[in-house]
Amino acid sequence: MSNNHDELVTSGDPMHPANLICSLCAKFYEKDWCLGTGGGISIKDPHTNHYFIAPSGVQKELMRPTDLFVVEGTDNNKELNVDDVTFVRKPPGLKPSDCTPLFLTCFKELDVGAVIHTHSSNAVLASLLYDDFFEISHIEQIKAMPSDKWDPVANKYINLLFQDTLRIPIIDNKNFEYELTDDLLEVCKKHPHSCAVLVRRHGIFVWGSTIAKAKIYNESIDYLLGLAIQMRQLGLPTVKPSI
Ligand SMILES: CSCCC(=O)C(=O)COP(=O)(O)O
Ligand SMILES: [Zn+2]
Repeated sequence: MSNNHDELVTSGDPMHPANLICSLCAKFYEKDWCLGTGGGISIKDPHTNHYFIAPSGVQKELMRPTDLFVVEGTDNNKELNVDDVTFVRKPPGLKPSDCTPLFLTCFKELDVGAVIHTHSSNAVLASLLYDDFFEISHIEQIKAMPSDKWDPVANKYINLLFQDTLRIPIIDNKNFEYELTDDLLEVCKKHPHSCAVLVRRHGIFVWGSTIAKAKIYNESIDYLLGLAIQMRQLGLPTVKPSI
């Protein structure tokens, strides 16, 4: 391809999706969230309806913006299936992330702006300590997490309160990422207000209406997962029993 639309991923703005994916992956590597090519981030540019996707099997912390794939969205995004989408940019010699069908499922079903995938050890360990849902309540950091409660005055969904319970669905891992699509889709349909899913023995997918929100949720969840693992080691319940 002679014109690979480099202009789609070339910007001096650090907040441009192509730059953010690279800078955040480098930061996430430092937290052991995307070691050895694992994990990734996908961001939608709401102005252009372009979806930025990392290549597969590369060291995510060393990616350059020009390594990124770009998918063109459609009006209602109903064609956001991996076999139907149009890649408006395909870097030569690279293939899109194996997580592409999962990223596109989140964008299509939930109309989110960004999806973060990590192999955080807290996520993997917590997925082994709980069955269908990870649950935690009565921890201050829960207040950074979204709820399903609509505030008609503020015209937005409010965050969880201290005494609320954060619940994150858990699905079982499979040999190939694309095989997780149906289970992820079921989670999206059954729990449309969830902002994450744990994949047992694999990691976590976290999403938000913007990359800033997805990042806040991902950091908060990782902290809460780590805390929960320690609480369980101490024999403490992670959901405070009501008296
Ligand atoms: C050792 S990483 C295995 C694949 C995976 O789980 C992942 O998150 C990265 O996949 P990609 O195709 O984006 O490299
Ligand atoms: Zn993964």
